[in-house]
Amino acid sequence: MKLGELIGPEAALAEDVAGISITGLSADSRDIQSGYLFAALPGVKADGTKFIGEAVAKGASAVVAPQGTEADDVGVPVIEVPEPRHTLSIAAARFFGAQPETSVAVTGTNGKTSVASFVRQLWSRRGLNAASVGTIGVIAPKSTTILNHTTPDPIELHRILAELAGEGVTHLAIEASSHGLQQHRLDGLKLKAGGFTNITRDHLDYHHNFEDYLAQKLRLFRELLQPGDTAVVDIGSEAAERVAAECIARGLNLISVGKRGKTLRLLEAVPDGFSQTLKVLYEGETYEVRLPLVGDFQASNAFVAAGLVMATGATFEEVLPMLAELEGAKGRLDLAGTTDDGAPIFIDYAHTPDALAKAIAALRPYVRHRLLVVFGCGGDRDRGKRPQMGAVATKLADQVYVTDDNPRSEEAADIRRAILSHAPGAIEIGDRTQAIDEAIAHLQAGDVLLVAGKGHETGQIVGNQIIPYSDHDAVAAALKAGEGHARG
Ligand SMILES: CC(=O)N[C@H]1[C@@H](OP(=O)(O)OP(=O)(O)OC[C@H]2O[C@@H](n3ccc(=O)[nH]c3=O)[C@H](O)[C@@H]2O)O[C@H](CO)[C@@H](O)[C@@H]1O[C@H](C)C(=O)N[C@@H](C)C(=O)N[C@H](CCC(=O)O)C(=O)O
Ligand SMILES: Nc1ncnc2c1ncn2[C@@H]1O[C@H](COP(=O)(O)OP(=O)(O)OP(=O)(O)O)[C@@H](O)[C@H]1O
Repeated sequence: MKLGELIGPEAALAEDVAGISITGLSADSRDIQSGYLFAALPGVKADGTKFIGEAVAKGASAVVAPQGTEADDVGVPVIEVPEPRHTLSIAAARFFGAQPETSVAVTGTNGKTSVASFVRQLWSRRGLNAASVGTIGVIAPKSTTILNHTTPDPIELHRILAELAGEGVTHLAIEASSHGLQQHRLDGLKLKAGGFTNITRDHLDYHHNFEDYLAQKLRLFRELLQPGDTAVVDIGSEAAERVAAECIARGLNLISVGKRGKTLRLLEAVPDGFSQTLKVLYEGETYEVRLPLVGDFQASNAFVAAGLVMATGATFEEVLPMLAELEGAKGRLDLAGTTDDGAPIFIDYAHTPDALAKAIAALRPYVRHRLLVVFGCGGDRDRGKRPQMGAVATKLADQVYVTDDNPRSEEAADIRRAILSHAPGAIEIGDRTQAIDEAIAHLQAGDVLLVAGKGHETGQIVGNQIIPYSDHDAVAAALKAGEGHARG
């Protein structure tokens, strides 16, 4: 493909430069091959412009770099652009060509994975060829692929999208993480609608403050969606009201959902076994549906998903009965098994104070005796949430086990100490399998156990190593030893 077709007309190119043939793209000098376009990106750890020489030596035919880059005469054109990450995303979209015709993105601190999964399920039930992309990977009718990121880097993303389109996928639901939005990873994706679940404290190690974090999430509605597209907003907070107001001001169609939603209002959610019966107000009429999932927040997620499916052609009457068929995403308040005494064990990905509080609250209605929680906090990530999660857990649960959860380069004991400083009465067991064993061994009839933080993950990150580990396996092994029942 010619360079001009990839990055013009946004980047003004001389005719001879526009005519350069490009055989591939990379933002990593180590991956450059002959004829590639190298995107030199200023990063958190390194400055990509320092690798221009190396990229050219490896065969790059052209370089995209930030304005003001001082590159020596490297022998190939160095095209300066205001935002090279944006340019790279646009180039990746054009290079790989095809993408599903109908795509929607969902952002928010919690709920993205569940909403993306629900949207895919609802579309599939409508007979559409649908896929989802996010934390639990690429889930398509013919394959499931693990990803390293929630929102993939643009080159990987557009390679995936072209493959999906080639397999006949027409509908795509993708998670838009705040990192992904801030780094312009989705700038080349053609979106029809965007969803907003909620916003609470998270990732303050990366975003400077809450306003910055919110601003990054708002890029979806301020920049990626265009007037006439649809925004589906769960009106659950003052921040969400601001998002909704901005969407209207920008000329987006607004579907507002949730307990304060105007389009789909949740009037009541009554727990019923491991399901809940929802009362919904839509256009002045009240409807009922039995959602086969535990937790108030799953009702919110289901409504955001319903809104996104309505934004892409379904009627409310079509979507409502389909909510009764939804399956939870892996590791999202997942019933992993029960002990011989009938005490259920749930695995959940809650790794923020708010998500932990919500997961515990969601399980309270099922507790006749005590609620036990096993959790830890990640290393090299927001340190402020450690004492907060300790406080939340000890306030809301009856017995807390503090354990390890991806300590990365930090000393695991230091992380536990920070949690324990605000978790009076908590039991410290660093080894996660042992903590789960202990908690399960102490379960009595009427108890409920929540194992929080890792959800679907299949590894424990210690230093630079990923040690194979899964909460599902740990729970199954402990139940087997105690003759309880693992699910599935
Ligand atoms: C903090 C962060 O988001 N970093 C992302 C960022 O990397 P970076 O720009 O900081 O990389 P860097 O190491 O500073 O290098 C700068 C540039 O020099 C290049 N380089 C570097 C070395 C070299 O020899 N040659 C070379 O060309 C690098 O390829 C890079 O382009 O840009 C890269 C390319 O887009 C991303 O892959 C990378 O994601 C890292 C791996 C990451 O872990 N990100 C996480 C935090 C993330 O994005 N998480 C969110 C979800 C969060 C959540 O909701 O839980 C996600 O969407 O997954
Ligand atoms: N709407 C919601 N409100 C609050 N908490 C939620 C909501 N949905 C899910 N959660 C909680 O947050 C955890 C993460 O959920 P989910 O994976 O769907 O969110 P996410 O936005 O994809 O997060 P991540 O990008 O970190 O994977 C769940 O395990 C659950 O405890």
